[in-house]
Amino acid sequence: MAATSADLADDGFPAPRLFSQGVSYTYDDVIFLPGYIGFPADAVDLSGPPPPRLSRRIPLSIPCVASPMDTVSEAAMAAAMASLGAAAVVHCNTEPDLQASIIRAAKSRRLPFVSSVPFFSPASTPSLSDFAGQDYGLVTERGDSLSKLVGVAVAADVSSRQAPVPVSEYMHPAPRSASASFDFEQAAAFLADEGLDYAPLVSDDGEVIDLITVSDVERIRSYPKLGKPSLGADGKFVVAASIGTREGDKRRLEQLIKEGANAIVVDSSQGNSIYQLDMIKYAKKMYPEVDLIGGNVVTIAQAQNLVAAGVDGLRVGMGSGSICTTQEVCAVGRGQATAVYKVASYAKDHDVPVIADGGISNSGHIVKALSLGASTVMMGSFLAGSHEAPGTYEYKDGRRVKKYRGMGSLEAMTKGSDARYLGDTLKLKVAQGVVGAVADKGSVLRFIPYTMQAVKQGFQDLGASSLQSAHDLLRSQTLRLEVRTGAAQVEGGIHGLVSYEKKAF
Ligand SMILES: NC(=O)C1=CN([C@@H]2O[C@H](COP(=O)(O)OP(=O)(O)OC[C@H]3O[C@@H](n4cnc5c(N)ncnc54)[C@H](O)[C@@H]3O)[C@@H](O)[C@H]2O)C=CC1
Ligand SMILES: O=c1[nH]c(=O)c2[nH+]cn([C@@H]3O[C@H](COP(=O)(O)O)[C@@H](O)[C@H]3O)c2[nH]1
Ligand SMILES: [K+]
Repeated sequence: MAATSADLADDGFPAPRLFSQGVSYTYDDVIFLPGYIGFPADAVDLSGPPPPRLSRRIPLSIPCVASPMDTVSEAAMAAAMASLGAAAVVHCNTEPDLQASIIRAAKSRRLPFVSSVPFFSPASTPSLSDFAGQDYGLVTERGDSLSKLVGVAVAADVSSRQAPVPVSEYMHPAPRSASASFDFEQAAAFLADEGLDYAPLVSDDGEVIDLITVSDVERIRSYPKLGKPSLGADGKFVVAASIGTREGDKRRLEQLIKEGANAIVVDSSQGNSIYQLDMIKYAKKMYPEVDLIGGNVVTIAQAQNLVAAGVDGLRVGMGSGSICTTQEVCAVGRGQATAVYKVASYAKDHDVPVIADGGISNSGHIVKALSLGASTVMMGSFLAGSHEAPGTYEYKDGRRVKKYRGMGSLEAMTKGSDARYLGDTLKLKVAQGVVGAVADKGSVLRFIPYTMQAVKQGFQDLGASSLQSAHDLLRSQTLRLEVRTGAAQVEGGIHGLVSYEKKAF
């Protein structure tokens, strides 16, 4: 006998019903009921059409964004994320000049990496430690990237020497340079065609920006094939940047925009403030061509004010981040599943894409964030253990880890060259975040494509062939959800085993 329509209507809750019960749900609290699979997982196209958007005018080909945190997003992360079709938001916990130079470094190339190759002048006598772990150094007339390249120093040549000798005496003559506008395949072909082990990358203006080596090529070839990169109208990588809401941030904003930042994130834990609204109005008036992302918000009322002020994107999440103590310290915030659903259900009517920020610790959380209405997810801890995150690996209890800290941690606040806290030395500082460490995850160029494959499998289970179709399932109330009890969450995880090895790919 066929199921009655009452039976079907009662089988799980549609989102509006689940999220209107006065309960704050996290991603782990909720679970989707499967839909109908009418296509293979590889037919799921996360790139659209329409594509996921960082903000109104910035399409991406994968729905991932690196958070504006000083242990997550600098040049290497920005270049890698853009080359994957995602994006990074360069943090502002540094002098504006340095933030601008990070953007310049990421936008100066079309390769998925930024190496920290050292520069030397011909008369300098670098020791091995001056190579900072790099195999090569670039020798230029003045010892900086803006003067003429004269040679390449090999670290192994230094280690075999007793006394310090000017680098000009043992450097190798500069080989033919590759153009900084080459993409990965072009640069790899250049090395192969010229029979070179390495080639400096030089911009049209003559700036020596990096060195590409055969081992870089081999490393990148060992990862999944790169997809469509995120490129702006200028043909350069899409790179976003964050600012604060102090008077001095207006100068920072000007500098970032001059540097070509494609979108600006106004970075506050509570975006519905007079300071942010004033900053948004100022920025929209001064730079109407640049997309402005406001936040953070978790309610419709907050979102409404930012949308009225003209934002092109909304960052959603308060207290859900892995390093966040805001809910504990300030008693405000919202469960992230509820926050994303509520804000996205409002923002969609204003064509404002939502970034689900914080609390992503697995691919299932990404499926949930996107299916609840977000256009992209923003991640901190998920990316902080990668090769591309700032900082070096250390060992903790035998595990290789990288430092990861909240931007509201005491350590990050006091590092901040920002007037935000230095100007407020008389005020009492209270942390809203912690300093921690995350495990080594290898390169984002490897684990993000695998994560996206897992997201595609989740979408297939729901019967969604794209982001748009997931949003359609949500809005037509075809998508059904339930709350998981504590026991259901235990059951849904790994349980009852004496030991196991968890290896996802
Ligand atoms: N998403 C989240 O749940 C949270 C994120 N964070 C992160 O920590 C960092 C710091 O966040 P916040 O503490 O919110 O920084 P913030 O700089 O926006 O705010 C710090 C304090 O300064 C005040 N303030 C801001 N602009 C002002 C102005 N022009 N004049 C006078 N007072 C002003 C604010 O009202 C607040 O009391 C950010 O990177 C943020 O993303 C921190 C806590 C929670
Ligand atoms: O309460 C907080 N105190 C902090 O110190 C802090 N620093 C970052 N953030 C926010 O957390 C997001 C990253 O979260 P995940 O590590 O879970 O991806 C980020 O994207 C931010 O929204 C903070 N929240
Ligand atoms: K938290």
